[in-house]
Parts: sequence; C-alpha cells; structure tokens
Amino acid sequence: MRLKLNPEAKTVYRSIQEEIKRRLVLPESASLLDEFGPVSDREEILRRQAYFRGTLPWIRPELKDYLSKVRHIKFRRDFLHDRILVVDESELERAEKLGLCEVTTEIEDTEGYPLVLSTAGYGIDVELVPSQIAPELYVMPLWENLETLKALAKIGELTGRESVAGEILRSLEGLREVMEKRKTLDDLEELIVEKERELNERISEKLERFSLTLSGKELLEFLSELKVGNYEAIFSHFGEVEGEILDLINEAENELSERIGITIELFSREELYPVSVPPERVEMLREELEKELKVELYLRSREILEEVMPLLQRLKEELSAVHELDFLQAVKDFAGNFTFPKIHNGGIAFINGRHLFIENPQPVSYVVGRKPESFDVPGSEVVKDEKVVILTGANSGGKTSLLELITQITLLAHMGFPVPAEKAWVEPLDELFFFRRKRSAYGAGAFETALRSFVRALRGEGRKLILIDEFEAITEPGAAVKIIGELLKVAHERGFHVVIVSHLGEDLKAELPFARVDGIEAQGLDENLNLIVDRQPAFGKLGRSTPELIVERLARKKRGKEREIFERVLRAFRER
Ligand SMILES: Nc1ncnc2c1ncn2[C@@H]1O[C@H](COP(=O)(O)OP(=O)(O)OP(=O)(O)O)[C@@H](O)[C@H]1O
Repeated sequence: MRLKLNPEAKTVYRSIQEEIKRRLVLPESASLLDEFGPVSDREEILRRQAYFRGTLPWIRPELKDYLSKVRHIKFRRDFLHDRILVVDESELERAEKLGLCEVTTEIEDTEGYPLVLSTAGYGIDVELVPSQIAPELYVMPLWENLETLKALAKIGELTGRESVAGEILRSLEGLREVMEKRKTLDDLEELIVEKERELNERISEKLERFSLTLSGKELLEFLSELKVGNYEAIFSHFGEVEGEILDLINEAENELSERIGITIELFSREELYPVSVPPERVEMLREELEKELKVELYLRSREILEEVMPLLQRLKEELSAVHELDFLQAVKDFAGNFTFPKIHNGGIAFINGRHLFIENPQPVSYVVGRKPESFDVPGSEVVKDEKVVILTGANSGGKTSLLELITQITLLAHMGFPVPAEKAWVEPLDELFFFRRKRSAYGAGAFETALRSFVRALRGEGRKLILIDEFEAITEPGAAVKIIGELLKVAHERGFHVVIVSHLGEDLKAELPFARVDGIEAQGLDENLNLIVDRQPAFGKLGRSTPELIVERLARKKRGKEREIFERVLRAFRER
C-alpha cells in the first residue's frame, strides 16, 4: 500500500527524489529509485531497511568513478557478408534460419568470399551454432567496451564480489595483435605515402653526395674513360649507387612488412628515383591484407569465445547490478550519516533532526503523539503524548522549516530510508498532508479553498498526519479561533496527528485542553533588530512574538517617561 500524499507533500517527496537522483552517475539507474516510493506497510518498510542495512556498508566512495565508466554492452545479431557457409542439403534450412551469413550446398558458390565455413568439410570446420559461425558478433562488442570491462573488474574489487570481467579481459588480450594490424590497414595509404617520402629523401641525399664526390679528380677520369669508350668502368661506378638505392628500398619494404604482417614488394624497381608505389599495387595489398585479417580475426574470435562464452550470463547480471550499485552509492552519499527510524506506535518523534535543504541547520528535536521512552530531550518532561500540537513563535523563527523537516523525516521513513536525525520513531501512516501558507492568497476565495482542503483531510478513516502552516493568515483572528478550534476537535476525536502553526496559541489552548502549545523562542534581538532564535521549540510553552521583543528592547533602551510607557505595554503582553 502506497502512502497517500497531498500535492504539497508530493512536492517535498519530489525534491527528496531529486536530491538522490542528482547523485546518480548513470541516468538509467533512476528507475530503481521509483521503486522506493513511500509505503504504509510496516513489513515493507522493515524489509527495505534491512536491505539498506545489508548493502550500504559495502558502498565505497571511489565506486562512483568506476560506475561512471560503465556502458551497456549491446550484442547484436547481424548478417555477415564476408563469409559463406557450405552445408549438406539436410542442414540447409536450419543453417539459413540462423540468418548469420550466406548459405550454400555448392562449393562453386564460395568464390570470392574471404571466409569459407563448412559443416561438410569444404572450408573451416564449424558446427551449426552462432558462436562458431559468427564469433565476432560476441567478441567485438566486448573488445569495443574494454573500458567498461576494466571498470567492472575494479567495481568487483571494491565491493568484494569478484567480477568475471577480469577473466574476459585476459582472454581478449589474444585479439590485440589482429586489432593492431587492422588499425594499420586503416592508415595504409598514409603509411605508404610517408614511407615513399622518407625513401625519396634518403635517395636524394645519397645522389647529392655522389654528385659531389664526382666533382673533382674523378670527373676528369670519368671523362677520359668516356673518351676511350670504357663504359664498364662508368657503369660500375653507377652500379654502386644503384645497389645502395636498392638496399634502401628493401629496407623500407621490410619495415612495412613487419608492421602489416605480410611480405610485400611495393616500390617499382624500374625507376629508382623518385621511387613511387603504383596505386593498383596499394589496392591489391589492401585486399590481400583485408582477407588475411578477416580469417585471422575469425579464428582468434572463435578461440576467445570458447573461453568467454560461459561467462557472458554472469557479465550481463553484473551489468544490471551496476544500476543497483549506482542507486546505492547515491543513497549512501545522500544519507550516509542518517539513521534508520524505529517503527513507532502512535505518532512521530526525532532527536536532533536536520532539515535537508538548509545549510548547516540547527538540529531540532520534536515529538507529536506518543513520546518514546528514550526521548530524553531537555524540557520534554511536560510532553503528554498529545496528538494535536499548536506551534507558535516569532516571525522567521523556523516554524515552516520544522513542518518541512517533519515531512522529510516522515517521507524518508516511509520510503524505508534512513532519516536525517540522531534518533527517530515513525508510525507507518496511511496519509500525509502538508498545507503550506499561501503567501499571495488573500480574501474569501483563498480562505474557502484552504478550508475545503483541511476538511477533506479530516474526512475518512486511517492513520493520518496533518501539518498546517498558519491558517488564520487568511481570515480574521476571532473567526479563525472558532474555525480552527472546531476542526482540531474533529481531528482529535478521530485520532489524527496534527501540527498547526498559529499565532493564536493562547486562545486555541483555552478551547482545546487536549492540545499542546509549543513555542519557538526568540532569545532576543541583536542591535540591528535581528532575531536571535533558538530553532528548538520549547515544549508546552508559548513563543514570544517579534513585536513583543521589539517593545522589550525599547523599554530597556529608553529613559524616563518613554521608558515608562514601553514598560506598561510590555506588562500588557506578560499579563495576557
Ligand atoms: N533549524 C534551523 N537551522 C538554521 N536555520 C533555520 C532553521 N530553521 C529555519 N531556519 C531559517 O530561518 C528562516 C526562517 O524560517 P521559516 O520560514 O521556517 O520561519 P517561520 O517561523 O515559518 O517564519 P514566518 O513566521 O515568516 O512564517 C529561514 O531562512 C530558514 O532557513
């Protein structure tokens, strides 16, 4: 059963959700939070508390960095055009149904396919299962998500639950060499152009040096040999250079071969300078390389998949568990130093509660309904398990904030979450109402609306907590006492718990003997007439109002006749 909330209580619930949501690192984890909506069922609350008690201690702050690196790994079925499967007539239908690649019974059809697989002994031997026909469909998504796998392995270490990712990563190492060659293939043209340029540079250097050595005495010899027609000597001179250039070309080709893993003759030997690679030769090389790599990638993938296949189910589970971990780290970050409330019987109480949205709030202790035995807050001796409480006090004393704090603690408790307090007791409710003061609403219309919502909260049965912020602001004080007084009597008769903020504490108290009046006490005013407030309400004690404090301050400050008048006004307050 869900805890019913009126619109303003719902708004508080949403702001709590937002606080937790903004701590998630993966947006998809948000759906988990929705499963923790407030419920009225005591068993369910206790079950959730047990769940958090069991899981939150495992959550470490470093987890967040690794969770943010996890991406969903998608394994997609695909039709692969680079392979053909040769099968026996009897298997044809089953093979085609797999829909992974072209299937045939004729060996002639395999022409032009880099990969020929067969269940009938005509190519690489396979069985009719996707993991043998298209192992790349499993292995490539893993390879493309190395970061995710590394993060999962680390998350496993951090949470003390060993991940299968480590083992998968070790198997995937077997793919590195092929993948590096593939990368070289992508950059093939660039690589060759670069080699060509480098080679031509070196040859041109050599030629330059050669022309220089020829410039002196040698040139004269050269000419004289030319005159007598001694061509052999001339050629041997040139031959030496030619040999050196060929050496350079071989060296460059060897380097390239090593990079791409096959032996090649790329550069033309006809024209030695400048050397160049004919484009058709680059194309041929590319095709040959591609074919080789396809086969290599297939074989490697198949080997790896054999090791990895039994781990994939666990991997999937770990990937979805990541969202749960993300949810838990957000809860821990939000509620790390909170406490689990005790399930209470009759009302709500907390010691040193801290408002969620006030920075460095003064902790406040409060009780509505049955006072727990260990509620040992100073001044609480006067508390008599009152279900209806009238909260009074100076302007800006923190009355609205206290109602908000009660709402926050109630909501979190019903979500099964820990609450921002040192100790807390919460009775599982059926309904929670929070009525804010409508600052801009005046006049009969606004009054009527407020009255109707209050009465709606009062009708019907169930365990209810009703929080009302200053109802009389929209009506005359005299009428307000009558209306509020009567409505609070109804609430009391029905056993509902109510906290109502009001400046009419004194008058209401006279009408309602069963109610408690608490006051947020201003301790005084500072020299700028700012209130010095103790946010902790005093139990069973009316809070002094701001005008009273101002009168008091003036009475203390002034002299003579003026002072006498101020003192008389002050006495009027005290005698009320
Ligand atoms: N426990 C607290 N610790 C620190 N600051 C607080 C606390 N409670 C309230 N305040 C601050 O005091 C200011 C006034 O609070 P709030 O509006 O709740 O007072 P109020 O009594 O409802 O005032 P009003 O009489 O105008 O309705 C706010 O700025 C709020 O942030």
